[in-house]
Amino acid sequence: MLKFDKVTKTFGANTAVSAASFTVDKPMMIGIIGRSGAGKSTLLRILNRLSDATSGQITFDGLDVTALRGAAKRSWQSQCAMIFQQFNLVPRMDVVSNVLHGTLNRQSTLATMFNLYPTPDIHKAIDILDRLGMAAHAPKRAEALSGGQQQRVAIARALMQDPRIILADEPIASLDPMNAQVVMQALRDIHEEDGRMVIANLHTLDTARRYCDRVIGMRDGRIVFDGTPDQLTTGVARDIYGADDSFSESMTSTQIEQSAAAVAMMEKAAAL
Ligand SMILES: Nc1ncnc2c1ncn2[C@@H]1O[C@H](COP(=O)(O)OP(=O)(O)OP(=O)(O)O)[C@@H](O)[C@H]1O
Repeated sequence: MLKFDKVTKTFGANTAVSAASFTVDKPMMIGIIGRSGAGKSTLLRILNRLSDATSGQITFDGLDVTALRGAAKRSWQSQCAMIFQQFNLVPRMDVVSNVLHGTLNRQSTLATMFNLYPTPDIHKAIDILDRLGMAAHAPKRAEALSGGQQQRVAIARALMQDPRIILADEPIASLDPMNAQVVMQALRDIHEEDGRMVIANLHTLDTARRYCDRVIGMRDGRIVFDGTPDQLTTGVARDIYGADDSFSESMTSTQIEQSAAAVAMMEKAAAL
């Protein structure tokens, strides 16, 4: 399905991604972990074609992603939607318009300027927001929402494109543990219910273990681990992070307490 074949990206003398190879045979949820500067963001950006590989090839269902140009490249970018740590919403615009922005590549400039979206698209946007527990916020300005709510709007905007793959670059790095859990569960649900592939760069090991089917560990641009959460032992994690014996998983972890109170708060937040 998805194949990375010796993908390399250099910036001058610096190799951000070094001969990365892996294959994904079916839609799954993949976490990419590694210390800051390991090459995680660059890997996602090359897949989405926000950045061009220096060498190597990426294919998806036989399509040579690395060779796409013009309209074919734009079409791929909507098949491969990306969400970011900072949400990248238009703060003063209402939630539903932000979500409808996900259809930008299908709208004329004039229609976009005047927020003239087809009624079926508006219904679709509301349905997607509803699925993410956000329909009641549709008329509010994006800037009035909490970080976790904004990230769910960003996910809704990505879903408007009906993507095959969702790429999430540190999607929970700016969120408190409770909101982090809501957002990760939303991504997991999207994978399980829609069969979409989700690839997320994650700072915390416990999040990767808890939500992902497969974990890829990067160090200095190279893939140094590729396996299941069970195979990700503390020793392996220590290698990925280049840490010594004093390494403790809590260094990369924001353990989310699954207390009844936290779950109740989460459900309340989703209902608001
Ligand atoms: N546009 C760029 N120009 C020059 N160097 C870059 C550029 N983007 C990334 N790099 C370098 O490539 C390397 C990998 O960066 P990247 O952002 O992919 O790492 P990362 O694992 O995502 O880190 P973080 O967790 O801090 O986001 C780093 O050394 C970084 O400085």
